[in-house]
Amino acid sequence: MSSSKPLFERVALIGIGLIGSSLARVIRREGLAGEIVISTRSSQTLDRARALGLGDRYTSDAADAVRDADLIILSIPVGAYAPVAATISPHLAKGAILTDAGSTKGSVISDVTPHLPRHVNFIPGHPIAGTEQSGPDAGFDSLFENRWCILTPVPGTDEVAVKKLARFWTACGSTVEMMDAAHHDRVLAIVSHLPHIIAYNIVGTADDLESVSKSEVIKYSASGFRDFTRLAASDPVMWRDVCLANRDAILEMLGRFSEDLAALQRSIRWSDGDALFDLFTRTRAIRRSIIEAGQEVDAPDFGRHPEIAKGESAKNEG
Ligand SMILES: NC(=O)C1=CN([C@@H]2O[C@H](COP(=O)(O)OP(=O)(O)OC[C@H]3O[C@@H](n4cnc5c(N)ncnc54)[C@H](O)[C@@H]3O)[C@@H](O)[C@H]2O)C=CC1
Ligand SMILES: O=C(O)C(=O)Cc1ccc(O)cc1
Repeated sequence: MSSSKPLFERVALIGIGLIGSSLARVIRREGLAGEIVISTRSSQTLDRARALGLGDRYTSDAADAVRDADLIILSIPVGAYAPVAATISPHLAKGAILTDAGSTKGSVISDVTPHLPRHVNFIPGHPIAGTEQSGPDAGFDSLFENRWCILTPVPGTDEVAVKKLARFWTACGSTVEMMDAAHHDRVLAIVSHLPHIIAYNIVGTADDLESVSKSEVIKYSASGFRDFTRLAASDPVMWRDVCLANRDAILEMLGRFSEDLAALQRSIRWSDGDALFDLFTRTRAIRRSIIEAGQEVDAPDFGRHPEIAKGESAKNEG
């Protein structure tokens, strides 16, 4: 914890699940805020946040939480942004930075902007860091370490505010990248949204099979299938909202995916071993470039909870 003046005087965290509680923990550890105010819709979650000592003040009234805050971070499902923005907007302080952690960015901009007064700096953000867990107990202070955080400010946003928010994410351990919201949504559709949708689908298909029993699926699941079940265990509300909010980009990528799957299916039907070999060689190279770029690819993927990762590596070791 640094002894210098905190970057922000009062940070209001709206939503205190995996992302909000990880932010609370790293903000506290790094001394990034004079005061942490926590607000969430459910009183049970708020009680849990209090019991965990995540903040300095707790309220179920989001309007009350944002009053006099110089940084407000929304860490709630993207489908909930519009009503929350309408509730907090009249109470936002002049010059405050309003940001978020949502997995989609175009929808967030269109849902929040109409409610905002001109004196607020709205800078959408997305930490590319998470796990399949949710709730305040699931968070941890190293979640954002060595991860990307994408900011998608709209043209004309105050540069000083953008730089201050970038410093905040850097202090949380992330590397900040700027991107246009529409581009963000297409990139994330293929690297994050589709993998989750495919995982939900394959696990659903396995669950629906009549010729293979549920207990066989559980008993014989190889590590590939297990990886899918981890993703398919992600929060249903969050992913329902992502699918609805990033509909166009997801449908575009699903279209491409289905075409390529049909081609793969044809290669198998016609026993075209060369086509299979060529595709599998090309995709193997992608994983190798991820490793060469210094990004983690094995567990703990996407900053899996340290305790879970520890348990899994112990299991893997024997
Ligand atoms: N889980 C992940 O791996 C990642 C999630 N995100 C994004 O971060 C945001 C938060 O996700 P998590 O922390 O994982 O979710 P979570 O489910 O762990 O926590 C969500 C929080 O939002 C509150 N909330 C739910 N509905 C609400 C509503 N209608 N109004 C007000 N508050 C409400 C809940 O009480 C809870 O405090 C989402 O937008 C998600 O897309 C971004 C990166 C990674
Ligand atoms: O748990 C995983 O593998 C993830 O993919 C985590 C994740 C989920 C949603 C995001 O917007 C960013 C990261």
